[in-house]
Amino acid sequence: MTRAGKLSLGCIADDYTGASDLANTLTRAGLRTVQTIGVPADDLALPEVDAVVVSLKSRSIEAGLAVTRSRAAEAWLRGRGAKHILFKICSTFDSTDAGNIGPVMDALRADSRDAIVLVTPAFPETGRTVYQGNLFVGSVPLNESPLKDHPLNPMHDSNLVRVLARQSTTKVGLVDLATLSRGADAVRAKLAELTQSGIGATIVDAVFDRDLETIGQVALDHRLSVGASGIGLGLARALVAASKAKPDSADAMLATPVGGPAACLAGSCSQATLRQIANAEKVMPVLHLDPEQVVAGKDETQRALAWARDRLGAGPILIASSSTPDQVAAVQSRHGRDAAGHAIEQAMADIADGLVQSGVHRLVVAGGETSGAVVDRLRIPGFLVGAEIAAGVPVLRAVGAGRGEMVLALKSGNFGGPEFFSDALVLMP
Ligand SMILES: Nc1ncnc2c1ncn2[C@@H]1O[C@H](COP(=O)(O)OP(=O)(O)O)[C@@H](O)[C@H]1O
Ligand SMILES: O=C(O)[C@@H](O)C(=O)COP(=O)(O)O
Repeated sequence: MTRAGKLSLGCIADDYTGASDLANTLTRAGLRTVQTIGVPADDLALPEVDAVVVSLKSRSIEAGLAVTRSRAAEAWLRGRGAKHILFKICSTFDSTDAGNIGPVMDALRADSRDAIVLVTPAFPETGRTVYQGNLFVGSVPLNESPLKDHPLNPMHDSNLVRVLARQSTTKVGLVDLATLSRGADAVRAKLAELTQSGIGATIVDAVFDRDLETIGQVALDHRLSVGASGIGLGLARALVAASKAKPDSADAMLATPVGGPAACLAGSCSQATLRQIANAEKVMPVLHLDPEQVVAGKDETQRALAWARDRLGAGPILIASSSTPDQVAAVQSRHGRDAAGHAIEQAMADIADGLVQSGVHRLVVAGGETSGAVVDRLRIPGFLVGAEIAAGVPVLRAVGAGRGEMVLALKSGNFGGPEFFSDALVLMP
């Protein structure tokens, strides 16, 4: 599968948008990368690659199930020769006190027999930095950012040493920026000190890409690391520098137009997505689903598909369930958080299925869980990474799908500029 027949890097991502974000970062850093949906079937034809990102939908499921699925992905990646595995989590550390970052990290650490695991969600390109163990989103601490209102995992503590300690069975330490700025050997010495005091995982500060390069170098001494695309960048640069992988560029086939009608679906309720939807209203027809009707199992899906079919011939359309935090809270208080989220995700998957049956082969999806539901329903086994639409969001070309050529963009709720939907469609001819 790879030049030497072995993977340089194996990755397990806890959601699909996060996986495509990481696959994008690895590709831009020079690693030939493929994103698979779940653990690949034996007969899935994959091109020669340096890195595989196995996408799971394990961020918001029961912790024990997240562990089982992550370990299955780990076994597959190790079986393909991956010496190092990155467990890709969200750059905003999306989780609850029940998990799933801690439990999955603990299980993978036990399998890898690493004494200590480096953990950092820093991704400076998208404004995620970590200082003294505190995660900042842009200029504000995590608990003051829009993530405090996330529908599934509201984040109320920006101190990641505390957050991870509540989820993990091991003690959690900190490698601070001052240590990091003294270079890889200073970090190694600090890790030895932490290990001596019985600490099995450590948050690592990072503010600039150069910090991530240092982290990447040191992480390669170990078999496991945990973090977002930033640590992926550090690992990829360290691998390329060590010549375990040669810089490579995207395949020309990725630029071949697919054509036909295009559609966008939004299930993210993030501030960024709400703004992007408002801007899309100026350039394409937008249908706002009624979440109450969706959860009540009414004919909202059929209404949406009929609306879309009347318009697809004239240009792109957008269908959104997204609402403001107050409206989300109202729906959740009536139906429960998980039931509401699940019903809306399934409605989005039904709509995606109907759209593809109506000839849509260019599809933009906003929201991690939403993207997971859609991609599962479309039974797409994997993606190659194409052009970058915005930081963390590439154009994806479906591989091995039974429904013909298809391009998608899976946008993390928080990512993308104000005109994201039109920006994406320009790059998805
Ligand atoms: N109007 C709404 N009310 C309540 N929940 C909603 C609404 N619209 C979407 N959701 C749910 O909110 C969650 C959004 O999560 P996700 O798709 O991962 O977005 P993000 O990338 O912003 O985290 C999903 O479970 C989705 O079904
Ligand atoms: O690391 C990130 O921020 C993203 O890659 C990511 O995981 C986003 O998750 P969603 O916001 O649920 O799409």
